[in-house]
Amino acid sequence: MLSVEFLATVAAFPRGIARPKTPGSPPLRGCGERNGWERSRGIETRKKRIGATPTAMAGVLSAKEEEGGAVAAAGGGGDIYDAIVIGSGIGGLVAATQLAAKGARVLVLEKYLIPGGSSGYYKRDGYTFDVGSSVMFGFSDKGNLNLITQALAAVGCRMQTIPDPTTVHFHLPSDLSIRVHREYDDFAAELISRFPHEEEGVLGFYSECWKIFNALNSLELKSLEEPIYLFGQFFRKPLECLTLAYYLPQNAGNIARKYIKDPQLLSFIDAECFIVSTVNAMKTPMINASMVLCERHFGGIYYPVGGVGRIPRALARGLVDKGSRILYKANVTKIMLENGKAVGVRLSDGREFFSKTVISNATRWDTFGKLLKVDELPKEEENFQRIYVKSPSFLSMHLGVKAEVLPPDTDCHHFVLEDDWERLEEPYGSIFLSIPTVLDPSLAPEGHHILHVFTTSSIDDWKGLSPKEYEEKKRRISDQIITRLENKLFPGLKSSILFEEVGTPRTHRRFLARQDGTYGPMPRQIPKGLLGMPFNTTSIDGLYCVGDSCFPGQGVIAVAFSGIMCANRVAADIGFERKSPVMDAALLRLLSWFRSIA
Ligand SMILES: NC(=O)c1ccc[n+]([C@@H]2O[C@H](COP(=O)([O-])OP(=O)(O)OC[C@H]3O[C@@H](n4cnc5c(N)ncnc54)[C@H](O)[C@@H]3O)[C@@H](O)[C@H]2O)c1
Ligand SMILES: CC(C)=CCC/C(C)=C/C=C/C(C)=C/C=C/C(C)=C/C=C/C=C(C)/C=C/C=C(C)/C=C/C=C(\C)CCC=C(C)C
Repeated sequence: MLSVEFLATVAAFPRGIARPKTPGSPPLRGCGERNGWERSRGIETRKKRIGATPTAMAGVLSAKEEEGGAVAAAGGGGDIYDAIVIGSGIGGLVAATQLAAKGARVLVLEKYLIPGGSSGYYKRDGYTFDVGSSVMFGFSDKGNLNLITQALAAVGCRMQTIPDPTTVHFHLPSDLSIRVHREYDDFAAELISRFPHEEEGVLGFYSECWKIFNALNSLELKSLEEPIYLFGQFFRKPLECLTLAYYLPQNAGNIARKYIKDPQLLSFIDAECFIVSTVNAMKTPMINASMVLCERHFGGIYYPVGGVGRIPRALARGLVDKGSRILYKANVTKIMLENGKAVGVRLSDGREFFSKTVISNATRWDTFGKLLKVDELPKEEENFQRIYVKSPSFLSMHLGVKAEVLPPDTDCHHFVLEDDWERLEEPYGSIFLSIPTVLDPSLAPEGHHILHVFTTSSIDDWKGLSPKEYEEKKRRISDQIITRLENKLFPGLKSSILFEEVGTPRTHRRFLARQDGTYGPMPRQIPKGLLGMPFNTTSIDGLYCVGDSCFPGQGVIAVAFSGIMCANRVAADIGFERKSPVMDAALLRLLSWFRSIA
């Protein structure tokens, strides 16, 4: 068994790169993670590269080497595992590590070369880029909702983090500028100063969010599909559970309208929700909105030193340290059934692995559309697809820029929608921007910053193009977005860019193995809150889903919760936790009925 331990800080500061100046949590013991290994995501590059040496390959840990360690830890192939997890996104890794921590033998199969999926990273020319967004919830030491801290701790890991003083700086129509400060009172005061006539409305809406958040934060979080846990929580915290049950079918937009009348302020609430769910407040479940709008102040947002990609790497090493196994370049093409029960998987190279349970971290569309060969889509999945569609993907631009282009005290995260609220949800309408080097300068060569710019975009927009047309379109759209940022935030931005890579929905589809590059489900119409969202069990015996197409939806902390729920249900089913078959049957039927009326 591998038990390599060293300080996370050692790996966080590659050669010749400055240390973060911002004070963060004290250096703590990392998980048996070896020195950073680097692989390109193959996202297309244009423009000049900076003159630095290409990706330093010293200390690179090859997938082969990683695999070798993992195989040794698990004692070789040919075994029947307690669980096979398809995919090593945060959802899959949390499910896997939670099970491994309970003593289960788990095999994680990842198609790509490194763990993390959309929480992965790649390195180019001295820059470390986060593949997905860099706003990290769940890293605090407080309460019950610090799910990333808890997931890491379950396998003996802890990461060094840097607190983010501003979750996001909104730049909105009519020059409305609002900073979401770390302290709730500062944020509320700023919002009220912009809408003094809506003081009561602002306080009323956010107080209702806090009521839900406090109820959530008081519970021990496990599987809502596991009756012994669920009834235990009802017994211990009846008021809090009833509060959550009451809000389960509700959306943030309706509740905001109880308190707020000003259309611009309601549009601001839409923008707050759009960040969480890529839809407006009317379509955003109130529980999810409350979780995000309050946890950012209660626990706070932290950035992991060395980049978001260190989280999955730490979890993957923790998994191996617990005696389980992870294989890379392992593309699952089939979930095998025997008498209607999932018993294992087959890879594209013909290898087969067997297990008591199979957990899919691929999206539900991929799981039931590609990996499972059944004549008819199960009713539950039909119901899911009736209520939800695939959310759009993103056009993302990773830029390396000269540091002087950013004004002093620039915030780390920005959301830009210049003139027209109507464009909030349109493709390329709103711009997300993260500058993680504001918090952790070690991610870029000295004197440079990383800008990660992304905006919603649909795969349909990128279909049927010749390679030349594809390149031209990327260049045209990225130029437009850079011009918008130059006009709104950073004059001179264009000429300060030294490095640029642009990814499209096609890039996301290819490298994340997500159908149409989607970032999860989005309700077709106004949903009944979270009621229609499937949990982890499926109608196939022994097959579970985890990740953003399961309750509670998109977001790293959301998929971490889905992983915790999934592991709890699987552990009960394979005998690592108590279970009551009679209560199980009754609860699962009840939950299925709830979903059917959603
Ligand atoms: N700050 C943020 O909020 C932030 C940042 C990054 C990501 N995210 C969120 O993370 C969520 C996604 O997390 P997730 O855990 O659901 O999934 P994921 O897409 O991140 O990971 C899925 C993994 O499964 C692998 N995979 C898929 N099909 C496979 C197959 N057939 N065989 C082997 N491997 C396969 C993929 O390669 C990928 O690594 C997104 O909704 C996004 O919102 C959020
Ligand atoms: C069962 C029955 C019937 C009843 C019962 C009752 C109860 C008890 C209930 C309970 C419930 C619960 C527990 C729930 C839970 C929930 C949760 C946890 C949730 C969570 C969520 C989360 C989320 C959604 C998150 C998200 C996030 C995100 C998405 C983020 C993102 C971010 C970004 C994108 C950033 C931006 C950027 C810039 C601006 C640059």
